[in-house]
Amino acid sequence: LLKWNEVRYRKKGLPPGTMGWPVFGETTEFLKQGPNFMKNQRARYGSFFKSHILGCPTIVSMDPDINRYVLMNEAKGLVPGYPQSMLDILGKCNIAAVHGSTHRYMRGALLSLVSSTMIRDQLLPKIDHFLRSHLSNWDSSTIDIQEKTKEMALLSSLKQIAGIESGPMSEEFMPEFFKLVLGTLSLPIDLPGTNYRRGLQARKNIISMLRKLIEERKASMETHDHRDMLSSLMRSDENRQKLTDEEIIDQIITILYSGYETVSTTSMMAVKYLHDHPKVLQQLREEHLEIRGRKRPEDPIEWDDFKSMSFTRAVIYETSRLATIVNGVLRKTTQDMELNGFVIPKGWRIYIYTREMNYNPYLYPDPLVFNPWRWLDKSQESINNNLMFGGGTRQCPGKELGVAEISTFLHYFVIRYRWEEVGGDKLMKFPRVEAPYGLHIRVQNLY
Ligand code: HEM
Repeated sequence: LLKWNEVRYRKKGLPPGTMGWPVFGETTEFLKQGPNFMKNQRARYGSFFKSHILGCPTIVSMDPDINRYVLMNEAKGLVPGYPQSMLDILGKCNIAAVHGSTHRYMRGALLSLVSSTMIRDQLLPKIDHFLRSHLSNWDSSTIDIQEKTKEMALLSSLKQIAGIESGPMSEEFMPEFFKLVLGTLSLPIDLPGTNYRRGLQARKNIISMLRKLIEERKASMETHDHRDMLSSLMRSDENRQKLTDEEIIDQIITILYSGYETVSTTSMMAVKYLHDHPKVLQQLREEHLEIRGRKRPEDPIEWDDFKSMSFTRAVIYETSRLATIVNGVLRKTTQDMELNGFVIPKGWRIYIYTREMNYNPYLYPDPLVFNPWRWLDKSQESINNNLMFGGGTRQCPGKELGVAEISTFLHYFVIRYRWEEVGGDKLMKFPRVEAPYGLHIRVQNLY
């Protein structure tokens, strides 16, 4: 079977590589060996090879020039290639599901919500207000920091989107959202009891909650001057086409989904690395105590404070690099096309696998060492090979917002608490960074 499968794919013009078993391909090896599978294939076939993983024939690219080309050339037929379950559950107006001019205007609407001015004037005050209370009362207790950072990412987004405070609405929303996330990561099998079916149901429930919210908002817009993402999405202005209710709902789900695991996992891993590197923690704490020293205890973190957190920013980038929060991004071809001298058939996935780049010793000397100081030279952030936030026409629009959230979290966490790990928790790095049974820490007030 293996041989037959190789022969089947032995078309002229395809890159080197192996295709594994019919139907299953090399998914088992990929999931079992993880990063080593990629390393081995790269050693045998170079930085551009074919495989069959996660249900699709796939070209894996670790070549910086090709990666840049693919990310910059969506118009030539290199569109997002995320799994069907993700597209079904996130909705057809979701940003990953739309291309061309629709993508441009959905992205434009989103960018105006998370611009620097918006972060400064509207979002940072909300993030600050939320985190102050979220991080209170952790003293003298053992907490699961994974759970806390997940709640934080979701609840802080709900507050920014529609001013929703922790309470009955968010409590109703949270379990549905968690089911939605699980559904997007499952096989698209629509049978009772599957995560996919649960995810679809959760989407329906979330839509009806958001619809209700939109109706209430429509009724109160005349009399109230709401200042949040929802009211900006509902307003039309001369530069921007008005979004339909359906587009607004999918846009909200996009914001919640994209900022959820990325922000929560980076925050959790920052806590982990800070615990393991006391010198880094000390310098980070000094940065935050200095900022607090300039303010009264009740003063919120403001834009200038955030901008002055250069070491914090370096810690966040280093955490993102070393933990590899995002392994790569997926595209698919909409037609047969030539790439790097090979012919890639229509419908194949292109996996821009960025993990290896994060550990490249030429880019990051001593790549396995947690060394935030390497990011203090700001030009490091913008080097072309750095794809931690993607690149090209779909580069992460929420990057600054994400960094602002994590920075504010770290501010209150390190000035209020010292902590130690309970120990014994398992931490997985692949295929996703997660602590399967939680990451437990004992927290104590610093003063
Ligand atoms: C540490 C935090 C974050 C990381 C590491 C991260 C990473 C990424 C990456 C790698 C991509 C590229 C995906 C691709 O090319 O297919 C991306 C896209 C995206 N991110 Fe983020 N992200 C973060 C935070 C956020 C936040 C807070 C938001 C909320 C607004 C957000 C919204 C988005 C959206 C909407 C896209 C798709 C853009 C498009 O298709 O045009 N991200 N992000």
